[in-house]
Amino acid sequence: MKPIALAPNLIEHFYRGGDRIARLRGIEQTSEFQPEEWLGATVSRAGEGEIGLARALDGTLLRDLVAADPAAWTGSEPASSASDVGILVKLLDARQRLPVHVHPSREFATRHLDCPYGKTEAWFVLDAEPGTAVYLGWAATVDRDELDRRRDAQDSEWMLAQMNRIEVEAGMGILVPAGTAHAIDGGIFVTEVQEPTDFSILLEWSVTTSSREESHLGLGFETSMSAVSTEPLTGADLDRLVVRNDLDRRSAEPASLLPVAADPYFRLLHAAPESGGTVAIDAGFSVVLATGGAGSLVGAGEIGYSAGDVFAVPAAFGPWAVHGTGNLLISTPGQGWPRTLTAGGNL
Ligand SMILES: O=P(O)(O)OC[C@H]1O[C@](O)(CO)[C@@H](O)[C@@H]1O
Repeated sequence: MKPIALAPNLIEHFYRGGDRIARLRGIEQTSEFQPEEWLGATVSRAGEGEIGLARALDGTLLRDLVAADPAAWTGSEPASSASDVGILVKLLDARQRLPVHVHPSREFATRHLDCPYGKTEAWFVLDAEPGTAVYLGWAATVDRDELDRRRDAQDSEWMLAQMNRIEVEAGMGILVPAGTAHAIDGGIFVTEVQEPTDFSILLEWSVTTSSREESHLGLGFETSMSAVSTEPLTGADLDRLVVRNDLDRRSAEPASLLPVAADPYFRLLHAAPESGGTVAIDAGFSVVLATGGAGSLVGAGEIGYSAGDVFAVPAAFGPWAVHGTGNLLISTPGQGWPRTLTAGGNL
């Protein structure tokens, strides 16, 4: 069974951006507010029907293809649903700052949202304007009552001032554990790999089109704030959550682009063969983005790629190899998935 090429899937959002996605993917941006493309998605935007779902070039939903043959696509029994592939991959091209927000853990989502997945996520930086930063966790313990007050006052300045500000550059991999307050500056373009849900608790709705009532997952802040950590991320924590990679590296081996702590949730591999060489990839579901070069993917069959292409690769493609001059980003479910899903696996 061969990989399928995926059609462009830009998402309209409250925040500005998307020109770098359009350039990379060779597609037309039709509004200034298309800052995300959802790649290989078998889940949709919360409460928005089919928006977000990935489609093959003929318009078929990937969700339906997977649900029709989960074993061929994922190599295992269906996980939480027949179309569950264990990950959601996005291109996120922010031309304005994203709000301070937090995602729930698996434990919280299981208890309150009837879902085994939370939304631990990770960013791989493709491009960043000089001096731009991400905000990751609190720099010191935050008082819960004060956080509630500052949230209700929509005191953005206070929230950002409490957070770790990390200047970024292309090649950085950043893991955002569930529970961690975070934000992304305008000017930053990332590939995001995350658990396959759309659960966000907005601490800063004032910079979005959402209201306070749309910011607590329908649970009330009393409940949803228990998903928000008030503990600091120390220097040692940040060392564990942020890695730097060399994107010019070419090798017969794939390289992991994210911190090892991401492995139970998802993996993001870089494959860039040496001249005339190949890179071998294990069998399993993956979402592949070619950021440059051209060549072919060879497994149980062969399919050509060139810069900007995106593919969903089924487990039934078997072990496969990257040929050619490409720079490929390969997103896969976490190690041991889907077994690890039922075993918990919170960071
Ligand atoms: O769609 P939301 O929940 O408003 O969040 C905006 C974006 O922020 C992220 O959580 C990144 O921090 C993305 O996954 C998400 O698409």
